[in-house]
Amino acid sequence: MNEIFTARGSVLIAGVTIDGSTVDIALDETGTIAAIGKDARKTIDADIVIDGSDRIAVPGLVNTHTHAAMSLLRGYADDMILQDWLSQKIWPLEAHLTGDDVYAGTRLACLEMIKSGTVAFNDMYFFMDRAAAAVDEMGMRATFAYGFIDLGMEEKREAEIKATETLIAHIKSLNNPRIQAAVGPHSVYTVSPEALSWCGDFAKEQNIGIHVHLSETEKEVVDCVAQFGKRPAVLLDEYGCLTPRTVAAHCCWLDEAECRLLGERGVTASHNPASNMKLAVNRAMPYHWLKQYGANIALGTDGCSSNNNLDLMEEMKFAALLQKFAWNSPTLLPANEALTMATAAGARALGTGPGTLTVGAPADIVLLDTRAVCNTPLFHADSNAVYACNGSAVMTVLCQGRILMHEREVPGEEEIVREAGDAALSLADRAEESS
Ligand SMILES: O=c1[nH]cnc2c1ncn2[C@@H]1O[C@H](CO)[C@@H](O)[C@H]1O
Ligand SMILES: [Zn+2]
Repeated sequence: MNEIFTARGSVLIAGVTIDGSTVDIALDETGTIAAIGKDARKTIDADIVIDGSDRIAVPGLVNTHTHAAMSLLRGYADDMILQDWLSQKIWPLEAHLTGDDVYAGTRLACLEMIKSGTVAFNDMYFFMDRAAAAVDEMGMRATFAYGFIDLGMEEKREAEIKATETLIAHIKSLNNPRIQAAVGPHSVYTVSPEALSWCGDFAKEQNIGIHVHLSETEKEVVDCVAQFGKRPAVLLDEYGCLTPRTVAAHCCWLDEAECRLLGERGVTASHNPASNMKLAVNRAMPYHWLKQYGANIALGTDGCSSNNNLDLMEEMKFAALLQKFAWNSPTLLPANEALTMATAAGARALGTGPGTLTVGAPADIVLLDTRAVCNTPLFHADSNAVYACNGSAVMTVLCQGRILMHEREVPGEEEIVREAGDAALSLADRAEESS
């Protein structure tokens, strides 16, 4: 293993390109950006020096909606409609999940995210204490929500409340600034109004965020209106689930008034274009309305069984293309806005800092290869990052100043891949035996 992974102290990224100019980035021992500029190297006596020549520095990417351990379900069931896919394939398999599976799957997901430039993610799943252990080891940041699903059953609601309380107490006890908790009501079609109300109250009481699926399909909206006489975003708002720390995933079928509501409440809309296209939800998130009304608009991959990878570099391109195509506007969602969604907007959503390369910001930094084919020629770095490159252009990744990948090497990669592959096969076997 390269000794750069075990070294500790201040870091100098020497002679790296930011916005077309060559600068140094100096990081202090706490993993904060201490100086950026032509002579930043003079401000510290660096313990670790990273050669920044042939590299562009961008802020670390933030994935605002995923189910990390679903990496184990990659390719398990494709090409189905959402309700069938969940009820016939995904949920029966998930019934056999163990904490060890989630640990192995989350490590695989972290590896994949690190290799494509992601430093932080918003996770909703089960056995989240084990997911948190995986993230702690891998050195990333994450916010964990237990996926609360009561299906209107009182007994189940009690169990889900317990599971949520237990997870949040556990995450708080870790006292790890990289690891946060959120309340995770799955959606308006899987969580009863009583439970939504509890989730809103509990998030407020605990002073934490909310992570929810919102208006993914037309059926969700139609059923919600039929059952409750109001649209999903209005229902969530009534139960206190729309806050400045709420991340609402998908938001495909929001109407204009709901977009205004999200803007007024300061909610983050997490756009997941690859998942939406794959599951053919048949409407793209109304980016223009959400932008007009001031919602925070970020980016997510969704889980690996509806994407089927966690490459946020690719997702930026999907977002820019889907928006243009769906709303018939080639000027909608330009490259620089896609990058902002994947960085600053994501960081704001999860509270992980400004998501920019600025003095005082956490040193969450990604170095892209300027010599890669996708960066040749290099007329506009943002354009290449969004439209030409994918995660394979990412060479080095730092999170809070710690080097998670260098020259595409991540410590322990082989073992992580082997263990996750074994866990996935064994999970599928167990599900097969019981069916
Ligand atoms: O696109 C999706 N829409 C709705 N539910 C999903 C999607 N992807 C994954 N899950 C499901 O959400 C729960 C997370 O706690 C899991 O059951 C997962 O399979
Ligand atoms: Zn999801």
